[in-house]
Amino acid sequence: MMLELEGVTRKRDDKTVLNGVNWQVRKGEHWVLYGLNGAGKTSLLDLINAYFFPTEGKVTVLGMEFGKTYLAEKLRSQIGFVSASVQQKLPIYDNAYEVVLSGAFASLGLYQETTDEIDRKGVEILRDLGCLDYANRDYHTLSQGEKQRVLIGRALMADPELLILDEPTAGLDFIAREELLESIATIAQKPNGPTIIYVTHHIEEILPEFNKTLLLKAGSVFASGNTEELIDSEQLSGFFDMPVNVVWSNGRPLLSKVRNH
Ligand SMILES: Nc1ncnc2c1ncn2[C@@H]1O[C@H](COP(=O)(O)OP(=O)(O)OP(=O)(O)O)[C@@H](O)[C@H]1O
Repeated sequence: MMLELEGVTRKRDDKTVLNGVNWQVRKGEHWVLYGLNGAGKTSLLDLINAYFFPTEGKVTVLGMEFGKTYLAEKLRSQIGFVSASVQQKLPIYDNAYEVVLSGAFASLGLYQETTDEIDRKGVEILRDLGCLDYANRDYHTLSQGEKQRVLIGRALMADPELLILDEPTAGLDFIAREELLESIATIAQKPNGPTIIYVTHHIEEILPEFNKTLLLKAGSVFASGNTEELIDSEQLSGFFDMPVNVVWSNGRPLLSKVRNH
């Protein structure tokens, strides 16, 4: 089991931001975590990354239970995490290659000597992700799409069992988004690759590789299960409290609001 949440509630001040969340993620599954603004996605990721304790319930990540064998540093070194907050914390003078290599040490910046093996692996990852052309460019000079690729490369350096991608397509144009999704699909298809949790606001980013979906609504699990059974017009109309239409095309769902006139 990659991840197990049992009756997880988190309160902040008087507000319940997560309420009785149950979620099991097994090896070989790839999940979409979908929710509207304020649904609690970030709060859920913070719990998984051991930045917070749950107010109630049990969180077990990669076999480590919160408060027991739970070593936050050790745990985080085994989770690949790509998010805007990671991006903001990178030292601006590192080039793309150095950003990728820093993932081998789970550090935000490259402060240690690398081995030949680490260097080779870094080049291989950059090549797989199509980043070789700009490997020597300063990270902060890259386009948003290039930056996201490099961050994914950084996350892959540590051979994580769990790869969490938090809105990786934010700020990307259609082509850059589709190219990035294609790279993510390739990672998802690798037999020994990481289990992916893909966090998004956009239904149309759900790839055929993301076989499981969790719909989070106002801190509670609205529904979770097999993506193709879950993502349909009826279920999502209930989720949004608004009539919507879902059409599947090329293995991907497209969402639109039903007009009542
Ligand atoms: N520091 C805080 N103190 C009090 N409430 C907070 C705090 N941080 C977040 N919240 C509240 O918790 C709820 C869940 O927020 P969270 O950021 O987890 O949602 P989200 O699904 O990630 O939203 P978004 O898609 O907009 O990033 C929101 O109602 C938010 O206002």
